[in-house]
Amino acid sequence: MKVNGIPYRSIWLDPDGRTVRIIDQTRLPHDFPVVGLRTMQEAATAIRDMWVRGAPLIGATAAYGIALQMVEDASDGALDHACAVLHATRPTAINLRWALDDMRAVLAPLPPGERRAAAFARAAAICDEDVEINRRIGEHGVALIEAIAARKPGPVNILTHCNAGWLATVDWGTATSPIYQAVERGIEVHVWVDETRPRNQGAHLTSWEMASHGIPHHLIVDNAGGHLMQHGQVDLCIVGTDRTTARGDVCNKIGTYLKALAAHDNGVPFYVALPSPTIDWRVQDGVAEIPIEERSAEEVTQVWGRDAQGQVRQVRIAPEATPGANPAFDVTPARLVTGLITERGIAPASAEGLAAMFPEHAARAAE
Ligand SMILES: CSC[C@H]1O[C@H](OP(=O)(O)O)[C@H](O)[C@@H]1O
Repeated sequence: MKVNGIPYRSIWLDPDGRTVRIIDQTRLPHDFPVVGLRTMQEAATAIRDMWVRGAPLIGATAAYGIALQMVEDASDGALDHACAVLHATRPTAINLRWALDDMRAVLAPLPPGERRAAAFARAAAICDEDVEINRRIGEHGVALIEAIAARKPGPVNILTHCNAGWLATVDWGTATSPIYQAVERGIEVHVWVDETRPRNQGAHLTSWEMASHGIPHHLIVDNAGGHLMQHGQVDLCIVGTDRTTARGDVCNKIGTYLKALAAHDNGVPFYVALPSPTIDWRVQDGVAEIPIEERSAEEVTQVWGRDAQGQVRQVRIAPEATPGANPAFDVTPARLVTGLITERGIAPASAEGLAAMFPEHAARAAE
């Protein structure tokens, strides 16, 4: 997407052919720092410490992390070690495992001397594929917004949770792609942006995306969505996902499940933007089988912000003696999901719906 008229992706290879450029998202919205990753360990740190985040972008960064390893040591042992280190960074987004498996499948058969070039080529291809997948998700999702716009005056009010924007992917975003494409088509939209405690990806990132693209929006506390739905102020919910099971259970940022319950109770359509690499065909029951990342209590007991002097600081909001609990994701059962917006079209949130949309994947999973 464009930032101040300049086209950006959230990750790219520097012209030097060995430095991977990312935007350090922990500094948004106050700064827009582009930083360079030059080693596998730096890529692992960027994922673990959430300089980059979002399932597709985590996968893309891991792919480039493998490529950076191949610059330094392209041996079988180094490849295995890099996959293990990168896989251990964050447990929930399935794109991480998918990307590492993809890179290993390409590189393992090659002699070490050919692995560096092949790794950077495959990482770049993974990025290009993500951009095209998300563009198509937008094309399919915009029809939902158009249909609502056709039957009501004023803007289509869309609620989203966390950041499933272009910053969470290589470009376009998943949940935001239909929104961006609706705006490109001249459809009037307004976005309710859940702040998304505790790391406030909505406040820091989605608000920044909406503001930088001139899209009308309001930042709301996570607990306001149900009230807005009760009062007819939400026409549609679109969220992202970090892992969706073969039967359509959706793992996403903590709080998504509660939003889905409120939407179900108020008859508000609840859609999930789902790129196919985010489907885990190996699991059915999301609540029972998806590992939920437990992040530090400090993320709950403290918050980041910019003070009156312009200094970005972390301040404590709870007593020193108060411990925190910080599950970073939850699982929305398929029964609460109106539909899954994939790059091939909108699928029912069911095993049958996903198998019909992706028969080759379902068949491979059944083998
Ligand atoms: C398009 S994936 C976006 C997804 O990732 C976010 O999690 P995190 O910021 O912790 O990586 C959140 O669950 C978003 O919906």
